[in-house]
Amino acid sequence: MDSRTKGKTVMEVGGDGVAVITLINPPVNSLSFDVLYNLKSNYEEALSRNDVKAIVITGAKGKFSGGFDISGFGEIQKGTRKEPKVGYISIDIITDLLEAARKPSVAAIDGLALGGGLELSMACHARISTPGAQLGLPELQLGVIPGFGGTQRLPRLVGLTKALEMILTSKPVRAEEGHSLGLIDAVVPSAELLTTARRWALDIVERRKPWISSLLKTDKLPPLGEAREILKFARGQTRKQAPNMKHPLMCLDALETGIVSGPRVGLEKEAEVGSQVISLDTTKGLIHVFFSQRGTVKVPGVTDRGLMPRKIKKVAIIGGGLMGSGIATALILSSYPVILKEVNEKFLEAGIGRVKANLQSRVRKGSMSKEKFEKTMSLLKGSLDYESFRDVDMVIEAVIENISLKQQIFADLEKYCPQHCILASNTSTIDLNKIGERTKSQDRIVGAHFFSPAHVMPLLEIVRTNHTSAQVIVDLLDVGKKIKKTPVVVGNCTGFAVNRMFFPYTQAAMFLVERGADPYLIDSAVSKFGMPMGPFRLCDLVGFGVAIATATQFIENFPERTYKSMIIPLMQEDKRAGEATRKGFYLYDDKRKAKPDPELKKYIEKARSISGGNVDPKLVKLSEKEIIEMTFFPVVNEACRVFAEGIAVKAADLDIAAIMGMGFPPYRGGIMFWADSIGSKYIYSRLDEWSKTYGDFFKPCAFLAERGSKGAPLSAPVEQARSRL
Ligand SMILES: CCCCCCCCCCC[C@H](O)CC(=O)SCCNC(=O)CCNC(=O)[C@H](O)C(C)(C)COP(=O)(O)OP(=O)(O)OC[C@H]1O[C@@H](n2cnc3c(N)ncnc32)[C@H](O)[C@@H]1OP(=O)(O)O
Repeated sequence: MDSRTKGKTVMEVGGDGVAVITLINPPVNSLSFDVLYNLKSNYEEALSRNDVKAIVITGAKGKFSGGFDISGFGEIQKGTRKEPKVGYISIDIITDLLEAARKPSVAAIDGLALGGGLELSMACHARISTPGAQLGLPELQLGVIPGFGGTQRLPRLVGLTKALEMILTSKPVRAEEGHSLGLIDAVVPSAELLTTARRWALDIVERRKPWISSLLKTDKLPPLGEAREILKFARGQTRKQAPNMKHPLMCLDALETGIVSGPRVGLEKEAEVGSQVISLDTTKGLIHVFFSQRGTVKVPGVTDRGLMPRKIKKVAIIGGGLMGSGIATALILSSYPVILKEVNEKFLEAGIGRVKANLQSRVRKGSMSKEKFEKTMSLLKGSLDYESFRDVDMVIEAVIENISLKQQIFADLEKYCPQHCILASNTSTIDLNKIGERTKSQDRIVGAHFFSPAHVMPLLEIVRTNHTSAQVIVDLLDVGKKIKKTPVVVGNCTGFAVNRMFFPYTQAAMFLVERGADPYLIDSAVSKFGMPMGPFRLCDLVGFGVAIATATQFIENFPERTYKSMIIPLMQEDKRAGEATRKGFYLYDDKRKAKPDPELKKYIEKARSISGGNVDPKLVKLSEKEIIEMTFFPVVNEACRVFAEGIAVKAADLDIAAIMGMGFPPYRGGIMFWADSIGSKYIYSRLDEWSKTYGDFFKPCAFLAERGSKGAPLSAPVEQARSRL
């Protein structure tokens, strides 16, 4: 491949008169502009050659195509790539040159056909696939809409309702389902894919198989009135499920236009909407998240050293509580044999019971068979001592947040585990150097911070100290991948990255209510912003015991910027500990539905009298925008500290940590991306003003002050961070 071009196609004409065009753009044969323009040239040549009767399109190395090259959107957004004329690719090339050609085309699909890949195949006159291939239009999750005719051809091939389901959920279907839906014409083994596709193409030429243009099909479309009703319902659902996003509704407009005014007008609408969505802020955020998520496994100085992950054959977990049992579940689900250690029979039984319950819930939901349940459970063994730890490759300690207990455990582990064994702690706040103080194994001590419930939540915070070896990090990154987690590698400090960002968020909320803001309005504003729930509802869910334990660590380590509120301790004294006790900031009914509690005022007033703060009339009447700024700018401030200290190597890692660890809305691109979309100057000036009025909790850190005073982006690399990690 020419080093200046991004991907290509090659065309080979066989003696049978079939031109096979192969998409080549590793690793997923994405459709870059180079690939698309090459494809156009190949088609023009194939159509003009007398020795070509039909065309087969396929992808190199077992993958048809992962869709349009997503980096192309970034180039258009940044203005580094000139946009082609609206509709040039979808109408001029894919529809008028390919689908309307005098020679038929057949798509030979192996592995995957996603987004533009599936759209290209739908413009062909038949599709042959291998078993298990994934077929889908996942564009909405990137903030764009299916271009290349996807909004028009999919409903015509599989029906409107199924097309809406596939497009709105972004979930792919397997080839077998695609076959029963009419999306795929035949499913054949990989070895027969090309021969079948060639024969099929020639059969179309000979009229032994139908010559079908998907765009002209109408048999799967419902009558107009019914179609309008279906689309109206879809719009209602979309408004509810994605209230802050425009592009899903714009996509529905393109679908409806095609059904009401015909596919040609639909294609034009799709192209027009497709070019508009590229510049939406939500689209920029989602595309940033796509690449940032994949970038977390690239750790400078670690993953660029040619180290190969060692094989982890057996893992031990200490502590069968909520976290330990969740981690054990995640591991056995990915076929790791696990030993679960507890201090007595009763706790051990309870821990194993939790793992069992986690798996049984899958069986109940139909996502796991009974046989698979038995097989998975057989990977778990219980233990009350360390004897069985002699051949484990990794231990994950998941006991309560008590430093001396953890220190004792790590000293014991050093005695019983083999020399190569990785010694990981699931602590969420405690400094790992303290945990390993009584060992000589600092190079193999690492943090493996899971989020509850550990078998469900996607983030794994991998914490390294200055002594943790690169090999250990590479090993843990590999385990993370195998158990389907997104890892973020961070440096060692109290709270690491996620909890350090979380803390000012809840603290800001406590500060605001003590000064007169309504907690329920804060929760409502934060939910509208896109968080799964507000800070008070979250405290109830997590439980006040955990909230107080975390706060204690922060007060000890960062006293200068901690707002000490007594609201939670006062409620705790009254045996209100959150959702588990049915009383916290909210009251909970039998179905755990939350409702505001008029008694809450009493605790707030008492806390206010202890802290000595007064009700501030300005804070009583905060707008939603001001609530968001006052709760999230302190988070940005802390994220800046974490970045400047080198705890996170890339700002994008903090974006992913905020999205996956805190529930920050992905379409806002993550905490640092969002901050830069607002501008460092503004954030700095607001925090600076609040710190003068309300104290050091809001004081901008030196990094934010420096960048904010110049209006420089907060996510630009930090030199110092690179050298530290
Ligand atoms: C006037 C207006 C002009 C406009 C002109 C432009 C017109 C545009 C029309 C758009 C037409 C089309 O409808 C739009 C699309 O097709 S958008 C893309 C749709 N496809 C997807 O969303 C798929 C995204 N990818 C994935 O889901 C997965 O990557 C996967 C393909 C299932 C593979 O998963 P896995 O094996 O786990 O591997 P990774 O996710 O780690 O990916 C490996 C590397 O490949 C890169 N990648 C993947 N897909 C793409 C892609 N589509 N484009 C670019 N790069 C892609 C990924 O980043 C990884 O790279 P690194 O190894 O470097 O990290």
